[in-house]
Amino acid sequence: MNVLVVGGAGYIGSHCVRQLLAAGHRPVVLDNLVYGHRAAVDPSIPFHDVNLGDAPAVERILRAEQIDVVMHFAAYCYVGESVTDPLKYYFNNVAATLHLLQAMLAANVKKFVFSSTCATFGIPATLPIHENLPQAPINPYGQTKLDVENLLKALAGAHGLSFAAFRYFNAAGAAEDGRIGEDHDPETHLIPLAIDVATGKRPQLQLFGTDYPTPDGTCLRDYVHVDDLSRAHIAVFDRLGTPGTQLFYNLGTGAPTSNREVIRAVEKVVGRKVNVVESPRRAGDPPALYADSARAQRELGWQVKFSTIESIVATAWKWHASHPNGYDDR
Ligand SMILES: O=c1ccn([C@@H]2O[C@H](COP(=O)(O)OP(=O)(O)O[C@H]3O[C@H](CO)[C@@H](O)[C@H](O)[C@H]3O)[C@@H](O)[C@H]2O)c(=O)[nH]1
Repeated sequence: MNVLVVGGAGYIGSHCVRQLLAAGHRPVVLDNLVYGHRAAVDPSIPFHDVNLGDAPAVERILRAEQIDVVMHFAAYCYVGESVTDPLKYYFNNVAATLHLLQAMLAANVKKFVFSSTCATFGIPATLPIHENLPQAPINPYGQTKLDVENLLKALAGAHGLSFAAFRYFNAAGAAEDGRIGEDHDPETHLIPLAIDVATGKRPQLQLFGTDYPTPDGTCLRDYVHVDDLSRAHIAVFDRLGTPGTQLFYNLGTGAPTSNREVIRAVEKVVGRKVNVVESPRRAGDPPALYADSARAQRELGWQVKFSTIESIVATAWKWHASHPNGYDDR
């Protein structure tokens, strides 16, 4: 398949590009490099540095590259920032997506794979989180993703768009060969920050909240390897053939891992202590989020290769050890 990977130079998108190649597809990247890194994409892959707001340009690319399916990874993803600057999130995560979908319909490309999030569920009534739980986001980030999910349903009915929306839990880790990895600016995620503290690049890790109603008092999350996520995106192609198909999948390993367990895994993998400062809760953090991914397993044959936090952290460490300054180290 010819696959347009929007946001293909970003963290998850760049890993998906490599998985597409490995599976025999032809990825084409569209990325305006606001968050993406040009070095995350092999120079042999067609690359279009274009803004989604330029729908005519996107339409031209869809036609010229004879695209069969579009994967859309390009979005802002900081929960806290979405609370303080909602317009930024609605412009990028919703408005830009409208332009992309408009260009797709104009070019008669009607297969779409969308990066959604467990943040669309808000604080879940029950755990683990399966697809049929009510979606009630508690921040603008989650709301923008849910708004797009709802738009996709309308487009499936109105125009026969076939789509899959994947609700990621905590994407983590890096390519097994250590060539590409996670490089956010600013970095706010637990695993890369803990690695930076272990190596001495940062002085301390603030552990947000130790009084949660969880076994060790810290938040529980579901860390899923970025390559495992990517494989689900490719496995779904076979199910997008019928016009108007609507698919939703929660993607996680299903294993709740506490923040303290993550820190211990980093200490074990890196072989150094992480200097932890116990701190107040971070606003907007639900106590526990972990997935029921039975639907993806059943329908897509999706099995995670990385089922333990140590195995995921080990891949992240391989990337960080060889790229202490991220893509600036090239
Ligand atoms: O310096 C830090 C950073 C994080 N944490 C904690 O570590 C856990 C995981 O935090 P983080 O790595 O920031 O991930 P989440 O907040 O769980 O966010 C994930 O899930 C969100 C949806 O809920 C997505 O939007 C994010 O992109 C995705 O990383 C949380 O309990 C944080 O409070 C700390 O204690 N100290």
